Amino acid sequence: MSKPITFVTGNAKKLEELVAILGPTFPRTIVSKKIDLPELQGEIDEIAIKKCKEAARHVNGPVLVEDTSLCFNALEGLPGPYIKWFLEKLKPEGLCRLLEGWEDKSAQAICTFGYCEDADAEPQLFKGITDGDIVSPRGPRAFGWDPVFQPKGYDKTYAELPKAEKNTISHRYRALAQLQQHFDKLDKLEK
Ligand SMILES: O=P(O)(O)OP(=O)(O)OP(=O)(O)OC[C@H]1O[C@@H](n2cnc3c(O)ncnc32)[C@H](O)[C@@H]1O
Ligand SMILES: [Mg+2]
Repeated sequence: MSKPITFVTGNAKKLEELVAILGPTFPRTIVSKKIDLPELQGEIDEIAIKKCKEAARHVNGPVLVEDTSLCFNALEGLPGPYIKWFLEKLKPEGLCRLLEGWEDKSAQAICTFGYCEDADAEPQLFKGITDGDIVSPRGPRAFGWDPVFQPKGYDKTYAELPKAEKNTISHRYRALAQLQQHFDKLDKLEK
């Protein structure tokens, strides 16, 4: 029997989506631990690796973390991993206004999970990207920048889409599909 995996996050919405997306068939037990890990700087992968190592120092056993970026193509990928602070200060309206002078409103939502077996192991990354456009805020303000992100091919923002639909196209869904594949493979090998 494998040890449970501890998902370390300070964000209850991320946890809620992870549970809904993975469903009951995921081959490992996932428990959660609320820790506000440091908001690190650097490139996306580097942040996820450091965040995972930091989380592993708090947990005895396998650990999972996730870092989310919102990258505006006109701004060479910014705010990227710093979206949390941009959102906090500018609110959804301000995020949309950032692109006022630009014709290109396209953006990528990027979710990077980091997993490591213990504090000595090198973290493995699982990434998911969803392309979309930054629009004037529409829909409920329940989760972060959902009201300004309209996925490509949709006329609704993440916030306007039913939760179950967001969870079949989102950056988080795509990253978790990679994670799921990895653990399904391990599970088969162990049997
Ligand atoms: O403890 P952690 O897991 O780091 O949780 P966090 O809230 O600090 O999250 P991040 O550091 O990854 O920063 C990402 C920001 O983007 C927001 N966010 C993450 N996923 C989102 C999603 O699917 N839709 C909308 N906003 C999202 C989140 O609320 C943060 O403001
Ligand atoms: Mg964070």
